[in-house]
Amino acid sequence: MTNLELLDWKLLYQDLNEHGFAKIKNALSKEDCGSLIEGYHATARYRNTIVMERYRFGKGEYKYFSYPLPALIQQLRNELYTPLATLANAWMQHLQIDNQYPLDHDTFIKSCHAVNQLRPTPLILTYEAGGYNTLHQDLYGVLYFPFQILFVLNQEGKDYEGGEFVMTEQIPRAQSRAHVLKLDAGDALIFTTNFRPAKGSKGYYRANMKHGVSTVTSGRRYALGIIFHDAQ
Ligand SMILES: O=C(O)CCC(=O)C(=O)O
Ligand SMILES: [Fe+2]
Repeated sequence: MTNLELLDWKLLYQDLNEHGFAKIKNALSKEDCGSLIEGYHATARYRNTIVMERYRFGKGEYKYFSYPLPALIQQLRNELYTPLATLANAWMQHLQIDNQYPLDHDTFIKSCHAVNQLRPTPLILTYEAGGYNTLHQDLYGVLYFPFQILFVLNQEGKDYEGGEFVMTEQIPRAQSRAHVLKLDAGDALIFTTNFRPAKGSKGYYRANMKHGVSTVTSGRRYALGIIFHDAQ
């Protein structure tokens, strides 16, 4: 990440509280995006390749990085965790959920390992024309962190068309609301993995959120996902 320490967390917290997601412009440099894309075919980096159609997850392919993670990904996962854990703890309090996250990622990962969630979850995804990702959540076990981050690695309108990031928010006793997010190459989106606390007349309630990607209509789209918990 170019300027991690310069992030305006006050503003990011505000967006996350209000919407359940927050955009970071130019989170990754062009060079970092380029080398992540170039590394897509370096098979030794990855523990597993998923052809999405096989599981009816959509149409496209993704690969999970193995441990040890590439330095950049390890750094992003470590450094972005702490400010998000602070917000996660506030959310748990609002929702009266008896759960507090440790403020450093190493301790959190140790607690994942203690419940047999051992496998790293950062992943790189690609979709060609006709590809898409159905609405889902990335929980991977009983222990999950309530935020994750997506980095779009190439440019909509130039490298591909379509392929918008979509989030839905399920409002109790109502229809779902959709958010369509335009992200440029290098931009990141922090979003809730499961639900956000929404304010109702009797305090906070859980608004369940899912995410996915609309159909890529031409070209090829690449993205990097950072999930903070490990998988079973
Ligand atoms: O390709 C995308 O933008 C969606 C990735 C995704 O589902 C994730 O990062 O969890
Ligand atoms: Fe996902």
